[in-house]
Amino acid sequence: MESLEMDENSLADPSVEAWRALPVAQQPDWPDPTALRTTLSALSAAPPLVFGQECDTLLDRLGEVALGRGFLLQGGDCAETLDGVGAESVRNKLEVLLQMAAVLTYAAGVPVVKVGRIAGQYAKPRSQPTETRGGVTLPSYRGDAVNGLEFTAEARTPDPARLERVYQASAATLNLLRALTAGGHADLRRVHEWNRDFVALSAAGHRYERLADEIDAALSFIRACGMSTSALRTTEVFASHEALLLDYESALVRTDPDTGRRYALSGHLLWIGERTRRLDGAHVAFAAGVSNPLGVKLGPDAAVDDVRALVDRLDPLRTPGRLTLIARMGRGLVRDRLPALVEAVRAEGARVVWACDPMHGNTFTAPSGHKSRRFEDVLDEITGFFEVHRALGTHPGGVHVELTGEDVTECVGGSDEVLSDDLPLRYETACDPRLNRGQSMDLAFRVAEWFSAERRRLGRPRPEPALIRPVGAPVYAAHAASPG
Ligand SMILES: O=C[C@H](O)[C@H](O)COP(=O)(O)O
Ligand SMILES: C=C(OP(=O)(O)O)C(=O)O
Ligand SMILES: [Mn+2]
Repeated sequence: MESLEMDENSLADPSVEAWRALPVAQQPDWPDPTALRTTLSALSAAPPLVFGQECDTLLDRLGEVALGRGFLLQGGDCAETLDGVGAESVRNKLEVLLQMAAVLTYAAGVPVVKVGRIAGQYAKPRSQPTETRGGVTLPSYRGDAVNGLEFTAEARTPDPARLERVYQASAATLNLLRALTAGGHADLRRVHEWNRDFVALSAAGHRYERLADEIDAALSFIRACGMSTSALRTTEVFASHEALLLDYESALVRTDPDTGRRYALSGHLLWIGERTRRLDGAHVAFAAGVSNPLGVKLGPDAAVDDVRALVDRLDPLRTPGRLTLIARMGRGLVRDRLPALVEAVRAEGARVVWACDPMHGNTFTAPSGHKSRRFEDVLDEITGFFEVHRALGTHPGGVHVELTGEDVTECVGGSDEVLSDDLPLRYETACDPRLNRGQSMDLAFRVAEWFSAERRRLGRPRPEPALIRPVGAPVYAAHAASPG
């Protein structure tokens, strides 16, 4: 499809516009180019949604993760919806991220960098351009930024006015996130109380009582020592989404007046999807031209040479944390395919964050026709990811999950088991199936158990940052030979 040369801001810099000359996959066929032009022009003149310095802060945090001194938790909807921007739904998503992060921080003994798939995750790449039902063929749903989910010709026609609604919805979401995280709602003691409720009140929670007790004790210790409570009261949460619609992303590129650096200010971290990461394609060129921290999804067929070239293109200066490589191989392939990529990236001297997306390689269609994922498969892919890093002595830097704060029935399994027959009960996603609140907590506690088991294996009973070593310090390999 054609893309429109129109963003005055980014036109100033040819490297930001270079993508327009390249093949650009997964863009909508906007039926009315004039309407698109008008919308993009309004967005080019609008205030940015985030600030360059915030992107730099996230880059610093991810740099720590890349060096083995932190852990990334990235999660949220597969596809946000404009109707879903209620205070309650945003608060629920934030709460589940904070709850998971509290457990992981204790277990890993390092700061957990919290990044939502939120405040901008409105555009979807699709396997098929069209969908057919009962003999009627319409364009596929491509996210609320493009068209509507309803199966009517009207809803499925791409409408550029949606881009402005997405911008407004993202602004409202960010506003709420900032208020909730700075205003005391995210107080760690309160978050831990919610975790206690999960442990006490759900069948899934019971097995985690001991871990919750340990966290209780740690918090009591902090209180008893009279340590500053301000650090407990507030927290940082960053916003991320897939940089798919390049016209929209370009319209929100701004140059920092102090540093002259360009940022895509639709979100803090932007990632490139599995379907749009070709080296000579527009998405990679666009991302190369902005200073945000970047993610790239890597599926099971990612070639070692391509990953090397992606690193060269997107992280030429080898800045720790500039790149988060998100492996989504599937439980059956992660152990086989990931090692060569990790080794190649290490040999390149790049300090990337390696994250595991255990969702997108494990999707299946249930007998009822719903797209679903098995909790056990999700867990197994994460386990495989950790095993690979343990064997190589590299840092398993984080997890990237599709989740929601609601009690939906979209993924099957988990300790509070969702059965295949339950899927129609609350199947609410606009695109891919998400872990519900209980399954998300279950996952966080399972990862925490993995960290605890590692500590026992290494003979370190208490959490300590040294469990996780910088890339190149092969702590797991070094200890593998020791008894126990
Ligand atoms: O979220 C990701 C993709 O949009 C999704 O997995 C593609 O799904 P599809 O195969 O139904 O198009
Ligand atoms: C489209 C997605 O993933 P991938 O590019 O890995 O398929 C996604 O994260 O929703
Ligand atoms: Mn998805």
